[in-house]
Amino acid sequence: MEKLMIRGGRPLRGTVQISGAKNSAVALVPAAILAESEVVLDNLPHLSDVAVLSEILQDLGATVDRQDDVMRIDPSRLQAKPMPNGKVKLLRASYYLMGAMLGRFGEATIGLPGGCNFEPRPIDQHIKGFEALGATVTNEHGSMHISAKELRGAKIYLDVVSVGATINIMLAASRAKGSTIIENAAKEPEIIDVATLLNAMGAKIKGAGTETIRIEGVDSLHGCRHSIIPDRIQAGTYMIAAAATRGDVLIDNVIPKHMEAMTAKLEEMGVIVEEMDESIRIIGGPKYTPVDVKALVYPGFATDLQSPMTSLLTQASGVSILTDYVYSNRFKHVPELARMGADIRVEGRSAIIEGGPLNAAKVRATDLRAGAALVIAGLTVAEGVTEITGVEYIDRGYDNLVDNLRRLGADVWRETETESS
Ligand SMILES: CC(=O)N[C@H]1[C@@H](OP(=O)(O)OP(=O)(O)OC[C@H]2O[C@@H](n3ccc(=O)[nH]c3=O)[C@H](O)[C@@H]2O)O[C@H](CO)[C@@H](O)[C@@H]1O
Ligand SMILES: C=C(OP(=O)(O)O)C(=O)O
Repeated sequence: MEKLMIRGGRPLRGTVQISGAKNSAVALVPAAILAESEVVLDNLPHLSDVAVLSEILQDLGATVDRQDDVMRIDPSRLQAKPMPNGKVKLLRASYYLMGAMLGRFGEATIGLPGGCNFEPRPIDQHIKGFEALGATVTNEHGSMHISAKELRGAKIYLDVVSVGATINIMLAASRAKGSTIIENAAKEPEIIDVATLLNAMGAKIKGAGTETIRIEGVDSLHGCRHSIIPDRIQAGTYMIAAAATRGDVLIDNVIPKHMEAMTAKLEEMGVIVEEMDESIRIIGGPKYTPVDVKALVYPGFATDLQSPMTSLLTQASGVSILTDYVYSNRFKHVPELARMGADIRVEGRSAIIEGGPLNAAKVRATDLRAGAALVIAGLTVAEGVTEITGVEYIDRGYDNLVDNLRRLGADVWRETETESS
């Protein structure tokens, strides 16, 4: 295991390139198995989640070849084998293999998904969707068996707006007989990205990105080439890091429209944000106004940026309130930030943050974005070295983080974690 070491206090300066989006990539790789010929994905991020999915696909009989940021997936020889807990448990998005295998073979046997466990993450809406399409779902010894003699289109109203359920239903419904309507669908850009890939494969999906998605099932899907959208969460994390270190950073390969909620909050705090066609420049200032942030479904402020934002709000002069309306208890970063001297109180689904300087400490990333929050906090600390363990969580979502930060002038490195550290 490795740990991240940060000697902070240096403003970040320069340009950072944002990779393809994790939350798209982890859906697009499973989606590729619905095709009967080769799917080529461009702008694929280098992330452990993507590597695990590619291994699972190979275990199932697909041929997968990766060169830099291009992945070629030939699923023509894929088999309907059970997917046991081991690899499936390493990430959340393995749940997309449920919808994709159901669409391709009419059945899936798969362990329960893992991923960041900041709080219980039910998948009842995914199951409700599969059942509405005519599948039977059983759960035995921690493994789900989902099967359908024939998938039939249905009208499905999601009780909660869920990214995962929306995508999973789209995957299965693409191969159902007749039409499916998903009401109260999630609108995240990654959903549009998945619909774009599926449509390029021959699916008939309309309305992705709105709350009503219509899917006309087709008999078969074919290979295609698709370029993954930029990672808005990674972009937002660098925007926050630039502001927190009072730096000047050009964040390149972003879709500024996807960053609107983030941009608005930074501007409200007094950060200068300049938007170009495919890049955003962040110029930090000496003093920041405290703000209230509400994490909501898209196009609201992303819950995945809530933890990193907490670290920035410790740099504001006064009290900020950050409320997460997506996950009520996503605050595992708070006790770790407290070790670094942060004054944060959690009340219900809100964190109340009193701005003030942080100090170096030994802290632990307990999930991906908690890890990002600790990195940002470490970058702001003027004296001493911050040590962050749990780097494997951070590697789930940040392509090339250490090199990117070093190129921006940060003093960051990885060390092997020993028993005593
Ligand atoms: C791989 C991926 O894309 N992960 C993202 C996805 O996760 P994920 O798709 O798991 O998150 P959802 O959008 O499904 O969850 C949103 C809310 O709905 C609840 N819920 C969800 C499904 C369900 O069947 N029942 C239910 O009650 C969840 O507990 C949560 O409170 O969206 C989250 C919310 O933007 C992000 O934090 C994750 O980074
Ligand atoms: C929670 C996240 O990921 P996952 O859903 O893959 O665990 C995240 O990206 O912040």
